[in-house]
Amino acid sequence: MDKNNERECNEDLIRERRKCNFNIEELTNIVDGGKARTARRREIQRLLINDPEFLDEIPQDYMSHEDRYSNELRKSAHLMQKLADQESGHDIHQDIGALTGILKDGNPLMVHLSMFIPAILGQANSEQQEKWLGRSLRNEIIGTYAQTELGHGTFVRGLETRATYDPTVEEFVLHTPTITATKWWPGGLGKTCNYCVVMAQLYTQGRCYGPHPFIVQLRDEETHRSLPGITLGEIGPRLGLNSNDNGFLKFENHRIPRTNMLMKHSQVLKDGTYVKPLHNKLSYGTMMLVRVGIVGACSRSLQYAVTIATRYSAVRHQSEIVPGQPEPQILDYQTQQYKVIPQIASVFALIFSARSLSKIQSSVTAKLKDGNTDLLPELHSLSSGLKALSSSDASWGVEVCRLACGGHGYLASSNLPRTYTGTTCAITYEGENTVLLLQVARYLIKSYRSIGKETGASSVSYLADQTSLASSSSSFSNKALVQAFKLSALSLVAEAEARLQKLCDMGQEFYHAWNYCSVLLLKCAEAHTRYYICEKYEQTVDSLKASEGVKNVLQSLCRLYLIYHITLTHGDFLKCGALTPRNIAVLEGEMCDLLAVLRPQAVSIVDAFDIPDELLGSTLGCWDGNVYQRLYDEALKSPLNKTDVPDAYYKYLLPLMKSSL
Ligand SMILES: CC/C=C\C/C=C\C/C=C\C/C=C\C/C=C\C/C=C/C(=O)SCCNC(=O)CCNC(=O)[C@H](O)C(C)(C)COP(=O)(O)OP(=O)(O)OC[C@H]1O[C@@H](n2cnc3c(N)ncnc32)[C@H](O)[C@@H]1OP(=O)(O)O
Ligand SMILES: Cc1cc2nc3c(=O)[nH]c(=O)nc-3n(C[C@H](O)[C@H](O)[C@H](O)COP(=O)(O)OP(=O)(O)OC[C@H]3O[C@@H](n4cnc5c(N)ncnc54)[C@H](O)[C@@H]3O)c2cc1C
Repeated sequence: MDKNNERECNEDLIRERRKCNFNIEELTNIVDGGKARTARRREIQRLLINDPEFLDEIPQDYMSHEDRYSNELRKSAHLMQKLADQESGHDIHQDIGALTGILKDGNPLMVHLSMFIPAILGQANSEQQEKWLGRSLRNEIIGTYAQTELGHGTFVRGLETRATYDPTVEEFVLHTPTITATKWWPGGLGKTCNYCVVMAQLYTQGRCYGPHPFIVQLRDEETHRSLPGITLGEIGPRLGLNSNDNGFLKFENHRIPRTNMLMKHSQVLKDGTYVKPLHNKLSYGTMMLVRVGIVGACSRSLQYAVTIATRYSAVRHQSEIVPGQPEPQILDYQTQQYKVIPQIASVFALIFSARSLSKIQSSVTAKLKDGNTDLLPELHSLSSGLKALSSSDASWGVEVCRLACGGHGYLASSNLPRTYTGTTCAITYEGENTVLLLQVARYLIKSYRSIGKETGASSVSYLADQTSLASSSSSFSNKALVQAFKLSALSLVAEAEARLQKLCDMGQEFYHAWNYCSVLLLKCAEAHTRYYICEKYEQTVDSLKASEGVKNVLQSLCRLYLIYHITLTHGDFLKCGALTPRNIAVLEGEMCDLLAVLRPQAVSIVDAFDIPDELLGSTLGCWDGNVYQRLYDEALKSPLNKTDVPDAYYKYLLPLMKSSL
C-alpha cells in the first residue's frame, strides 16, 4: 500500500490524517526505541512481507488442526532460516517484536527461542553452553521448557517428576511416578522439539533438593522418533495459539548423564555431593526473564488491537448525534472515545514500563555475575507485578477494542479474536497473575515491616514515607497525580499489614491470616505496580527530548492514563484521603476534555505504531480504510461458498423439511 497515494484511501481517514499536529515519524522512533531500531524493524518486516513463503494458501480458520500446525511450522522454519541467512548479524531476541503478526496463531518454535535458549544461557555452565548453545542457536536441535505438570503449574515446589542421581554410573534417572506428574503444556513439546529443559525434583544421597533444570534429548536426531523410556504427544485444541503443539511428556526410568543437569548455579558432583547455589531461586531465572519479555509483547498486542479499532472507528458511521444530520463517525461518540483512546494511552504506559524493567534486569544480571543476589527479590517482585498488570491490561484492552468494532469485531477476519486469544494466555502462563501478584504483596509486606533497614530496593522505598499519608495535595499536576497513586498504594499496604497483624494478635497463624487477607493483598500489589507504571510514564514523558507536537500528545496521553486509572479505582483514593469526591468529579470532567483533545490525533497516533497491513492482518484496520470491500472479499473465501447448495443440505436439511409431508 502506497501511503502517499490518497486516491486509494477512505475519505474519512484522509481527513483524519490531515488533522495531525505532530511528527509521526518522531513518535514511531519513540515507540521503537530510537531511529536505528525503527530502521532495523522495517528492514526485517520488509524482508518478511516481500517473501511469498509467508503467504497462506487459504485462511487458517479453514484449515484442519494438522494443516494449521504444518503450515505454521513451514513458515516458522523458513523464518528462522531467513533470519539466520542475513549477513548483517543480529540478535534475534532484540528483534522479536518485529516478527509479530507474521505467524498467525502461535509459533511452534517460540518456546525454543524464548525459553529453551535463554535457559541454556542462564542455567548452563560454560562447558554445557559449549555443547548445546551453538547447536540450539543454529537450530540443529530444537527445545522447549518443560516445567508444568498435570497436577502442578503454580506450585513449582510441588512438581513430582524425579531426577534421582545414581553415582555408580554417574547418571540421573528421570521418572514420572504418577499421572499428575506428567509434563503438560510446554509449547512445541508435542511434535516439534527433540530436546527440552525439564524441571524435576533433584534427589541425591537420599535427599530431595527441590526443582532443578536438566537438559534431556527426547527424540532421535535422525528419525525424530521419541526415544525409549519417553512418551510424548500433543495435548489437543486450545482457546488460541493452536499451532504451538503444546505437549505432554512422561519418563519411564529414563537415564541421562550427570552432566545434563544444568549446573551454572548448583551442582551434583560425581560422588553425589550437592553444591548449593548462591540463591535458592536462581533456578527460576528463566521464568523471570520471560516475564520481563512479556511486558513488551503485551504492548505490541495492544498496538495491533488499538490500530484496528481506531481506524475502523474513523471509517464507520452509525446512528446520529444531531437529529436528522448525517450519521457521524463512531469515533465522535464520547463513549467510543472512552473505549479506544485510553487503550492508546495504555500502549505507551506498557512500552515505558517494559524499558524501565529491562534496564533493572540488566543491572541485576550484571550484579549476579559478581555473585551479588541482593536485588533478586526486587526484580522478582517488579517482573511479577508488571507481567501481571501488562497481560491483564492488554487482554482487557484488546477485548474492549473488539467490542468497539461491534459485530464486525467478532469476525475472525478482523483479527481481533486471534489477537485476544494470543494475549489472554499471558494472564495464565509464566505464572498465573493472581499468584504473581501475591508474590508482590509478600515482598511489600516484608519491605513495609523492615522499614528503616537499607535494602537498596528502590521500588519500595516509598513505603518509608509515612509523612505523605497525612498530606493530600490540592495540586493537579501530573506529578501530583502520581503522588496520589503513591499514597493510595502506601495506605493499602499499611491497611493490609495492620489487618494481618491484628489477626495474628488474635491468635491466627500467619499463613491463615495471609489467606484471609488475600483479596486486600491483591489490591496492594495492583496499586503498587500501577503506581510504578504511572511514575515511569510521567518521568519518561517529562524528561523526553522531543518536538513540541510529540511532547504535547504524550503529555495528554499520560494525563489521560493517570486520570483514567484514578477513576477506575477512585474508592481507594477517597479512602486514604489522597483525593476528595470533588477532586474526582473535576478529574472525571477533565478526562472527557482530554478525550476530545486527543480524538483528532487518534488515527495519526496509531499510524505511528507503523504496523504494515500484511502483519496487522485485519479487514477492519487496513491503512486505506477500505473496510467493506475487504469484509465482503474475505467472506467469499468461506469453503461453504464454493457451492450454492452444500451437501449437508441433501443429507440433513432436506430430510427434515420433507419429514412432515
Ligand atoms: C531472550 C528472550 C527473552 C524473552 C522472550 C521475549 C518475549 C517473550 C514474550 C512472550 C512469550 C512468548 C512465548 C512463550 C509462551 C509461553 C511459554 C510459557 C511458559 C511457561 O508457562 S513455563 C512455566 C511457568 N510457571 C510459572 O511461572 C510457575 C509460577 N510459580 C512460581 O514461579 C513459584 O512457584 C512461586 C509462585 C513464585 C512460588 O514459589 P515457591 O513456592 O518456591 O516460593 P515461596 O512462595 O515459598 O517463596 C519463597 C521465596 O522465594 C521468592 N521467590 C519466588 N520466586 C522467585 C524468583 N523467581 N526469584 C527470586 N525470588 C523468588 C519468594 O518471593 C519468597 O521470598 P521470601 O521468602 O518472601 O523472601
Ligand atoms: C498457552 C499456554 C502455554 C504454556 N506454555 C508452557 C510451557 O511452555 N512450559 C511450561 O512448563 N508450562 C507452560 N504453560 C503452563 C503454565 O505455566 C501454567 O498453566 C501456569 O503456570 C498456571 O498453573 P496451573 O495451570 O497449574 O494453574 P493453577 O495454579 O491450578 O491455577 C488455578 C487457579 O488457582 C489459583 N491459585 C493457585 N495457587 C494459588 C495460590 N497460592 N494462591 C491463590 N490462588 C492460587 C490461581 O489463581 C487460579 O485461579 C502454558 C500454559 C498456557 C495456557
